[in-house]
Amino acid sequence: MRIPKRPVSFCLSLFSPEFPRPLDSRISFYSGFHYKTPNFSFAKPKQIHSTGVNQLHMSYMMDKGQKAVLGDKRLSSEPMESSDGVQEPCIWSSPEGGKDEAELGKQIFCNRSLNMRNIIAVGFDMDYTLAQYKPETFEKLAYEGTIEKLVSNLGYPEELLGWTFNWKYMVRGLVVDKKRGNILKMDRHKYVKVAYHGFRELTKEEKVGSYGNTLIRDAFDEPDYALIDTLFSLAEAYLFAQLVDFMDKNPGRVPAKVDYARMYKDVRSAVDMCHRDGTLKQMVAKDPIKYINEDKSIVPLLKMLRDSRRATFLVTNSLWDYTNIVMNFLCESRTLDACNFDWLQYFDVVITGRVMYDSVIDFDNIFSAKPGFFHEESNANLFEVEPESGKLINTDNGTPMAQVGNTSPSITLKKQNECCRVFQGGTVRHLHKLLSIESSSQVLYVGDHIYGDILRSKKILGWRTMLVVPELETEVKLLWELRDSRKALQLMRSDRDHIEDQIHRLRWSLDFEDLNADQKQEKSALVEDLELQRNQVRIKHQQTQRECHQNFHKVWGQLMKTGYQNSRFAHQVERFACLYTSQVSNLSLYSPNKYYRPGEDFMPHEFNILPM
Ligand SMILES: Nc1nc2c(ncn2[C@@H]2O[C@H](COP(=O)(O)O)[C@@H](O)[C@H]2O)c(=O)[nH]1
Ligand SMILES: [Mg+2]
Repeated sequence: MRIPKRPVSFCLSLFSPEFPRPLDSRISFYSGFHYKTPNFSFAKPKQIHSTGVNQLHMSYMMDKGQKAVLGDKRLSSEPMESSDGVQEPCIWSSPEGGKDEAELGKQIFCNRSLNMRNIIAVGFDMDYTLAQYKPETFEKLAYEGTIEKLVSNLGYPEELLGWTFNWKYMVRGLVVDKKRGNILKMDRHKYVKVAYHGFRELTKEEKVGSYGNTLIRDAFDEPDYALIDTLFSLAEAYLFAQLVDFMDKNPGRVPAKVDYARMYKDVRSAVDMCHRDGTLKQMVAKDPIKYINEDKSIVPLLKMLRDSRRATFLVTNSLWDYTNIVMNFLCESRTLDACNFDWLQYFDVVITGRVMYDSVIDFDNIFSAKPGFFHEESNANLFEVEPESGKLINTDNGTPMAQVGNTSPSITLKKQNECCRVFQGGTVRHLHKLLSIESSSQVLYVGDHIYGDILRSKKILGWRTMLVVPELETEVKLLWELRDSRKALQLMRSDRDHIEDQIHRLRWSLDFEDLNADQKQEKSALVEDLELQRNQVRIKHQQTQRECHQNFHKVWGQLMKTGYQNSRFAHQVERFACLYTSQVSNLSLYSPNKYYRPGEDFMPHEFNILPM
């Protein structure tokens, strides 16, 4: 249990021929770049202002009678918006000094101490980290593309084509029980607290029947379960729930021999194909603003890091052609026709996903660079990409050519002032060598995928990590607004526990003590009275807790809590992310030399002793 520092009272190329082909099969021994890059030398750091975020830690004084002033600038979680709705850059170390205080929803939260002075390279994931997709359009596209494939390729009925997608329904952190057709939310002990079969909520008995009584605790992992741990999975989870409902109500309408698990597999493979065959990427490439949020803070952030003498790198599972389009949009507001490579000036090294020709469903382990990229013992080859043509250097007639001394990287070090180099595949050893990184603890990597970006990089490698959780912005805002209800809930729980203790004592006395008839009658009456009180408090607590959760999400409640315990997702965030925040650009609200420190750890036995 950690309390914040201040007192808290609590593919193949995915493009069709109309797009430039990224990978040419010609051999190329190209060793330099023609495109013009602006001066690439490390600039002298700008003056760092001292009004940093040391002063920013919010104090959630819930029991000191301090009223929250939501109009108060410190508490506002509205993004800084310009008139056109685009978030404006806000740079801590800008000559203007940036904003004095990070708003609550934009703060960076710390699980594990991280002194930025020890970090010499900051890396970024691209999709859903630098590029925040708009789920209402992007995930809808994935949903519709998936249905189209289910109908045309896998024999599902045509009426699916008329279904609609509610992009707000599913949330991260849920678990799909593939065999039973259920979607689950569990707490950090993996107790299933919220469960739906399709869209029907399971009764308590059903929940206990399926998940409560097993002698061996279920791990709730693959292959029987699937984790909804990236925003990319929201559409498939929703479609799966719809199909479960559909199958229950229309037996015989789904293809023969298809059960829930098979249905999930079909959905997964159709989603996978949408990511590989251009269904999604071609549409994004044509009209990025429809699918990706513009973020004018990204370039200033990258500049700030580079000015502070950090190397910057990008490691994405997207292929080079798509990466170039997305990064052009994010950094230069350029679209397909006007794409160039100017954005590379903000990075020292870019590593994109590698092409796999096998069509295997478990995309995480097969086609991508990550998480395999983080395995030092992996011998995936690294190929340099020629940005203009997308051609791979070090290829033999298009066939990847094994590098000499496969087990140790044979690439040359990046020299200072040399422009950014683009690679495909490889492993973390290559990256370390390219950036002259001696210890993995000198790297901070920012990603959105707890499993693919954060868990592996931190656990296996020892990189320092920052998880981007866009949902956090609303979550902390609501936490603040609902602080009174949460305080009331705490009191109800403590009342309930107190009453129950009294009941137990009285019962013990009635059963084992030598009491006369009057005493027995008196104690029995007291027990009856207390039981009535306990039931009232219990019902009130349940109701209030449900209502409180529903403020966060009508179905699944608060992202980081299940009941009143940390959710499984929150538990993973706490264990694997050194830092977490709502948007990558929040980094620019803090000094690049900041020492992030977690709040003090608290054990339950300390709560009632230390004044808070
Ligand atoms: N083949 C599949 N690709 C997928 C799937 N879900 C996401 N993706 C792609 O992965 C990368 C993620 O990039 P990163 O920058 O976050 O590392 C992106 O290109 C997605 O399109 C999938 O199910 N199958
Ligand atoms: Mg990502």
